Amino acid sequence: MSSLIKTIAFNQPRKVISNILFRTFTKAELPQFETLAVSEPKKYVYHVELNRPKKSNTLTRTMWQEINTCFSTLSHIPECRVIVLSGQGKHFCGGIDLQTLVQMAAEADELDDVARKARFHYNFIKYAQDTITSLEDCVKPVISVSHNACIGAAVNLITAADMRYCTEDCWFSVREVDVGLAPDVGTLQRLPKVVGNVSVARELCFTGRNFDAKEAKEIGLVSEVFPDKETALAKVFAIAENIASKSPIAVQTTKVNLVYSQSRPNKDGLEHIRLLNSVNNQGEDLTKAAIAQATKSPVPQFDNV
Ligand SMILES: CC/C=C\C=C\CC(=O)SCCNC(=O)CCNC(=O)[C@H](O)C(C)(C)COP(=O)(O)OP(=O)(O)OC[C@H]1O[C@@H](n2cnc3c(N)ncnc32)[C@H](O)[C@@H]1OP(=O)(O)O
Repeated sequence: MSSLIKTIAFNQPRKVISNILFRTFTKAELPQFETLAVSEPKKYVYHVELNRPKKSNTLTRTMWQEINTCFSTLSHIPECRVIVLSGQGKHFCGGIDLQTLVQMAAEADELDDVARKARFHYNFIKYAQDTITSLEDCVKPVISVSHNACIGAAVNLITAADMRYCTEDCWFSVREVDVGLAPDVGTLQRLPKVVGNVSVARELCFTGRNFDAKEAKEIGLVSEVFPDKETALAKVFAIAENIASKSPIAVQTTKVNLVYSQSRPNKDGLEHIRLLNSVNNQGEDLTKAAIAQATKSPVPQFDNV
């Protein structure tokens, strides 16, 4: 018997299993971030704010890394059930920090060999892609609230959120073409699916033109437009609180299956949820929630997961 199995079997099975096989994080383990502010405005609702307001919340290397760490960690904090993402200061986010972009190109240029330059670029793009995808990989629903500028990388970021809201003053631009780039961290893959109109999505990507909150609502990029950020956050926290009161097993499995199904045939998505629910349906949440529904009782309390 390997030493791991011996430890699990004979020492402190619960502790060892939870540390090695089912690692979750406590709230206290969420790191302090330099470019993000994280708070818990309501029970089970976490608020992640982009926090480089003097630089329009533009994404530096540190910020790319911290967003990834933040969403990956929140995914494993049981007390966190829903995440609201917004930006501090004048703008939601001005996209990638252009200095970082130029610096990355210069660093790659210092390498002599084309294959090694390519590997450098490949790795940075992958790193940035993984950051955006961390919102999708996070099993907790992520709701974005954007205000004023939402440009370039910021559009990539919000298209990876589960639900999007904005303020009346918000404007958007898939700006990449104007900085000489094809969008490479998710907009080309996600925006057409999010808005459900390939022609409109392609026009926005080819032209990089600004579009306002009204148009964002019309094309389905955002669910609702609120007069200002304060109102938007209050309404969105209420929506988040409602979601957070429901069975976290049901909500998180719903997210996992929606994400799984978005790029697969219905047959595969249906099989995936069949397998997940063949386990979940034996759990306590279904019984508790179903009895409450049938007896018109208040929403029951559910254990964290
Ligand atoms: C692997 C690659 C992955 C991702 C690639 C993504 C591509 C993109 O994101 S493309 C989009 C890049 N972003 C932009 O082109 C935006 C450029 N900025 C603006 O349009 C405006 O600055 C603004 C964001 C609309 C804000 O305008 P305003 O309110 O008038 O304030 P400013 O004085 O212009 O800016 C305030 C402050 O922010 C700095 N800043 C703004 N944007 C950027 C940026 N993208 N990179 C670096 N810094 C930026 C600006 O310099 C000001 O700072 P000061 O220190 O006061 O100069």
